[in-house]
Formats: sequence, C-alpha cells, structure tokens
Amino acid sequence: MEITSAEFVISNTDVKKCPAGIFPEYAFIGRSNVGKSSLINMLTNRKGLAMTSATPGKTMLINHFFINKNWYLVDLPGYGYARRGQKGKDQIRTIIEDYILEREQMTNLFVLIDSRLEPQKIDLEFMEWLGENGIPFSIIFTKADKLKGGRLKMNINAYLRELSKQWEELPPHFISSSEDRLGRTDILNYIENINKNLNTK
Ligand SMILES: Nc1nc2c(ncn2[C@@H]2O[C@H](COP(=O)(O)OP(=O)(O)OP(=O)(O)O)[C@@H](O)[C@H]2O)c(=O)[nH]1
Ligand SMILES: [Mg+2]
Repeated sequence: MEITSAEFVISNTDVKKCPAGIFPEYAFIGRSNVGKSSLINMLTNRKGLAMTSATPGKTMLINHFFINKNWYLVDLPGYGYARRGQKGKDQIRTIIEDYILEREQMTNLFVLIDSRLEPQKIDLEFMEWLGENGIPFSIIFTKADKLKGGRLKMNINAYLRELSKQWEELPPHFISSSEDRLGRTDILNYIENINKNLNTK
C-alpha cells in the first residue's frame, strides 16, 4: 500500500473526544521507549509526524493520524515507565485501558515488544489482559537492527515459546526496524488486507 497522505488530527486524554466517524484505526501500544512513535513515522515515511525521544515517557496522549483519508494510525502512551510515579502511571493506565476497551473504531492493536529483551512479565500480563477482554491484537518485535540475525531469531523464538504457554493460537507477528525500515511492507499489507475485508462486509 502506498501512503499518499498522513495528517496529524488531534491529541486527547479522553477516548470520548477522539475523532467521530467510522474510519478503522490501528493503534500502537507497548512499554515506554519500545519505538511506537518511531514506527509510525517509518510506516508513513514522515520523520517528524509522531514525536519521538530517547527518554521514555515521551508520548503522553492518544494521538490520531489520518492516513490516505480513510483510516487512522493511533500513537498511544507507553506503559511501565517507573519514573512517572504512581499517580502518573495510574493516569496513563486509565487513558490506555479506556481507549482499548471503549474505542469501537479500533480494529487492531499492535503490541510492540523490544526484540532485544527476554519475555517481560509486564508485556505477557498485558497481552493476557487483552485476551481476557477479547481485543484483537498482533505483535511487532522492534529494534531488530540492534541485534545480529542469529540472536534476533533466538529471542523471537523464545518469546513465541513463552506465548504459546498462554495461547493456543499465536497472534500474527512482525519484525521491524525503524532505522532500517524493516517490516514496513508486511505491516502495511496486513493493514490493507484488514481494511479491504471491512469494506466488503
Ligand atoms: N536502533 C533503533 N532505535 C530505535 C528504533 N525505534 C525506536 N528507536 C529509538 O528508541 C527511542 C524511543 O523511540 P520512540 O519511538 O520515541 O518510543 P515510544 O515507544 O514512542 O516511547 P514513549 O512515547 O516514551 O512511550 C528513540 O531514541 C528512538 O530513536 C529502531 O527500530 N531501531
Ligand atoms: Mg511515543
């Protein structure tokens, strides 16, 4: 799929104020600093569209980007950033949970996982929560450029093994690097296919 237009629309803390209309949307979630905003910039080919930072906790709001004038990419705040303090963490948690549970336009959630790390409890618990609530999601392993091929494969296999203890059927997964533009075609094709199926229903 070609990205012909990508426009920032609105930032929100409240799911009720997100854009009206029935356009499907694809949201990105994961621990702070995992690379959600960078991935949105990579997918859209627009460097400064979503704000990124080497310091965790950059994205604090629900950000809507209108793509090709018929679907949205949504950048969400990261979870698990300890330095926010309990109150800050609770606020972010509420924003994320309300969005995920209440946003009917949310067609698929991409859960981003840092490919360098061994399976993290916080991510596994988060995906378990998604399952309990019947939220459709896929996994994107990020920052693949930081690892050599063998190590990358090993880490991803270890993750999938851990997930298969939790899930009978594994969710679709992708491998990405926003530095090397890895995964772009696969992720955009995946979105395009879902959009097509929605249109034929
Ligand atoms: N090498 C490499 N660095 C990356 C990649 N993706 C993101 N980064 C870096 O990781 C840091 C965090 O990236 P962001 O995209 O801001 O992460 P985020 O998940 O949006 O973080 P929060 O908004 O704080 O939750 C930045 O310094 C990015 O340059 C990648 O694919 N490869
Ligand atoms: Mg961000």
